Amino acid sequence: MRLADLLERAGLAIEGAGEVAVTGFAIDHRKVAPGTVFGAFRGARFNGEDFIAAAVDAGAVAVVARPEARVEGALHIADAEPRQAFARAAAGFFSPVPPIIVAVTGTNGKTSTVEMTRQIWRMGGERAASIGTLGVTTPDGSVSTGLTTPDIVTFLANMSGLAREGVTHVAYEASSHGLSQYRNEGLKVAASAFTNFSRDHLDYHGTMEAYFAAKMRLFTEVVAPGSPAVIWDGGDGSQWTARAIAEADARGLKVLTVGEGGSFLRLAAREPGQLGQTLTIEYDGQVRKVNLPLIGAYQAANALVAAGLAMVTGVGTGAVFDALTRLQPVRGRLERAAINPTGAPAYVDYAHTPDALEAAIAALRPHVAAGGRLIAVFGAGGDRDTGKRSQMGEVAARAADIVIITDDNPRSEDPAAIRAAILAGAGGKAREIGDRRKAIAAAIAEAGTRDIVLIAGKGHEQGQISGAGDTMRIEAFDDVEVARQCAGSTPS
Ligand SMILES: CC(=O)N[C@H]1[C@@H](OP(=O)(O)OP(=O)(O)OC[C@H]2O[C@@H](n3ccc(=O)[nH]c3=O)[C@H](O)[C@@H]2O)O[C@H](CO)[C@@H](O)[C@@H]1O[C@H](C)C(=O)N[C@@H](C)C(=O)N[C@H](CCC(=O)O)C(=O)O
Ligand SMILES: Nc1ncnc2c1ncn2[C@@H]1O[C@H](COP(=O)(O)OP(=O)(O)OP(=O)(O)O)[C@@H](O)[C@H]1O
Ligand SMILES: N[C@H](CCC[C@H](N)C(=O)O)C(=O)O
Ligand SMILES: [Mg+2]
Repeated sequence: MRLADLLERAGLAIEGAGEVAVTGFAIDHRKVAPGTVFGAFRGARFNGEDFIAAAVDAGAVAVVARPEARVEGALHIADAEPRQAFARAAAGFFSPVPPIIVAVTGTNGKTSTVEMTRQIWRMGGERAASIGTLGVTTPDGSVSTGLTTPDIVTFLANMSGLAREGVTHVAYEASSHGLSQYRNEGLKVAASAFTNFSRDHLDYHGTMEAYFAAKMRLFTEVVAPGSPAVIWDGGDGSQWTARAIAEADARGLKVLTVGEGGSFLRLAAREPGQLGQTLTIEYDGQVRKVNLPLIGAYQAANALVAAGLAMVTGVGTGAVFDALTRLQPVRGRLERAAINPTGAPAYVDYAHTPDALEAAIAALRPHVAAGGRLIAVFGAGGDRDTGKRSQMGEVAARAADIVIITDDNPRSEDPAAIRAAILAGAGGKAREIGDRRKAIAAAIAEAGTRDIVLIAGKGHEQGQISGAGDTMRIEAFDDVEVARQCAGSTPS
C-alpha cells in the first residue's frame, strides 16, 4: 500500500512519501519489519522515541512522532498527538472493517453491554462480534487479547480480520485507558453508549474530572456528529449522567436515554423473580413486559443499553424485545457457580469498584431468604487505585451481613497492606483470610440454607497475579472452579 495514499486519507500529507510502500504498522520496535510505519509514543514506562533508531535499523520507512523527536533515515510524520495521527494513518491500512461498529464506555457494565449487544444482533440474524475484557468473541468462539481495549494495531488488525471472516457487526469496549491512549480511533463508529460513572482507575487518571474527560473523548472525538448515543439514566439525578448527556448534545449526537429516567426506553418497573426479573418497558408510547432471564438491577440496566444499541443499528423492535428474553448470562457476572450441601448458592461477580460491589450485593439481596445472610468475599487489586479499597470495605460492611477480605491480584504490593486498607473501611465488621481459596472455602462452609455467598472481584479471570516485572507470577485460579470444588457441587 502507498504511504502517500494512507496519509492523504488521514489528512496527514507530508512531503517525500512519494512511492514509499507500506507493509505494516507497529508501536513496538521489536515488531518492526522492512516497510513498517513505526509509532513512537511516550508511555508510562518507556519513551517510544528512544527506540526510533532501532526501528529504522529494522526497516521502518516512516515514524509517527512528536515534531521535536529525532528521526533519521526514515520519513518523520510529525504530529503533536502522535498516537492519534498514527491511528488515523493505520486505519487506512487495516481496511475494510465491519460496516456496523458500536462503542461502549462507562465505569461498570461495558463488558456486559457489548456481550449482550452481540447476542441480540446474533439473535437478529447478524454475524456479530464483540471486543473487550473477555477478548474477541465471534460466532466461532473467544480469543483473549489481555487488555479490555487492545493496543491500536491489535485493535485495527482484529477489526479487519473480523470483516474478512464475514462479521458485519462489532461492539467494542472503550476503556478510559484506551480512550486516553487513542487505542481505538480512525474507524467509523455507528453508535456509542455510556453506562454509568463512578470511582475507578484514579491511580492512572489522578482525579475524577480527568477520568471523566477521558471517557468523554468517545463522544467528543471518536464518534461522528449526528450518530446515536445511548445513555443510561437511572433517574437518580446523577451529575455524571447529566454531564454525559450535555457533552453528547454539544457534539451534535442523537441522544437516546434509557432507564428509569430514560425517554427512549423507559424502565417503568422491575420485579425480581427467582432466576430472572420482569421488566416493564415503555417504548414509543407502548408498554411491554419482558422476562429477562438474568437477575439484578445492574443486568437490567446493561440489557437496556444493549437493546438501545441494537435498535439504532437496525434490529427490529420486536426482535430486540424477544432477544432480551433469551439473553445468556455473561461469564463471571453474577454467575451462579455452585450450591453448597445446605443448598446455599455461591455467585461469582466481577465487582472491583465500590459502586459495582454495591450493585452486586443489591442484585443478590432479594434472593436471600428471610432471616438469611449475604456473605461477601472479595479483595482489591494491587498497583491500582488505592483510594477505592476502604470504600469497598465500607460498602460491604454496610450492605452485606458477613464480610471476608481476601487477596485479588496483589501484583507488586504487600497483600496484607491491601487487606488492611479494605478492613479499615469495613470498620471492624470484616475478617481477613488472605489465601483466596481458603477464604472462598470458609464462606461456602459457613453458608446455611437461607444464605447466599458472593465472591467478587475476579469474575472470569483465570489467574491470581503476584509480583511484578521479572518476579511476576500468575497462579492458575478460577473463582467459579474453586467455588465448585469447595461446595462439592455445581448448580443445576
Ligand atoms: C498504563 C497503561 O495503560 N499501559 C499500557 C500502554 O503502555 P504505554 O503506552 O504507557 O507504553 P510503555 O510500556 O510505557 O511504552 C511506550 C511505548 O514504547 C514502546 N516500546 C516499549 C518498550 C520497547 O522495548 N520497545 C517499544 O517500542 C511501546 O510499545 C509503547 O508504544 O500501552 C501498552 C501497549 O498498548 C499496554 O500494554 C499497557 O498496558 C499495561 C500493561 C496495563 O496494565 N494496562 C491496564 C492498566 C489497562 O490498560 N487497562 C485498561 C482498563 C481496564 C478496564 O477497566 O477494563 C484496558 O483497556 O485494558
Ligand atoms: N450497569 C451497572 N451498574 C453498576 N454496576 C455494574 C453495572 N454493570 C456491571 N456492574 C458491576 O461491574 C462488574 C463488572 O461488569 P462489566 O465487566 O460488565 O463492566 P466493565 O465496565 O467492562 O468493567 P472493566 O472496566 O473492568 O472492564 C459487574 O460484575 C458488576 O458487579
Ligand atoms: N480492568 C481492571 C480489572 C480489575 C480486576 C481486579 N481483579 C484487579 O485485578 O484489580 C483493572 O485492570 O484495573
Ligand atoms: Mg470490561
